[in-house]
Amino acid sequence: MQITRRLEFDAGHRIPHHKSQCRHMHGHRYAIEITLSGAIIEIEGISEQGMVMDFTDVKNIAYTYIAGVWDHAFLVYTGDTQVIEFLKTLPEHKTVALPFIPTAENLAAEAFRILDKAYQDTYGNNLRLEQVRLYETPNNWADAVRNKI
Ligand SMILES: Nc1nc2c(c(=O)[nH]1)N=C([C@H](O)[C@H](O)COP(=O)(O)OP(=O)(O)OP(=O)(O)O)CN2
Ligand SMILES: [Zn+2]
Repeated sequence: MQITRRLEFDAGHRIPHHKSQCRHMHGHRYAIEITLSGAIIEIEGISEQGMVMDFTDVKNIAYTYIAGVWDHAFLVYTGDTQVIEFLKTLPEHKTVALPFIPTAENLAAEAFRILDKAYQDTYGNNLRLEQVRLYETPNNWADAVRNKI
């Protein structure tokens, strides 16, 4: 069985060497969809009976590790020194410096790496992260799929 939870967050970024307008600093309403697989929990009388994982718990983990960290941040490549230096001049600015260019593909892969460690198989139902889908816009998204990143 697979389940998917979607969260949304706002963040700024730029693609420093982009051939067109994405080299400018701009923002997106990102969405992240987390897909987990596992057996349906059959333990009688527990809150999670009948679920793969409680959607609320899926959300809370994704928020703690990704959506809350990236929300209202500027996501910047550590090699983008001009923007890094500029952001340092802004007091208490929420900046997330990343060792890769913040494309949808790289952000999806990074979210998968982080979340793969965060979701634990608490009930022995073989709970496992299968996919992270990262929407940069409603029309553009990247899928980080287990064993295909
Ligand atoms: N493979 C990728 N291509 C592009 C990425 C990316 O992450 N991966 N990112 C961008 C830009 O960040 C840009 O913000 C997206 O621009 P655009 O394609 O113009 O997206 P829109 O949805 O706004 O375009 P519409 O034509 O208005 O739908 C570029 N490429
Ligand atoms: Zn963009």
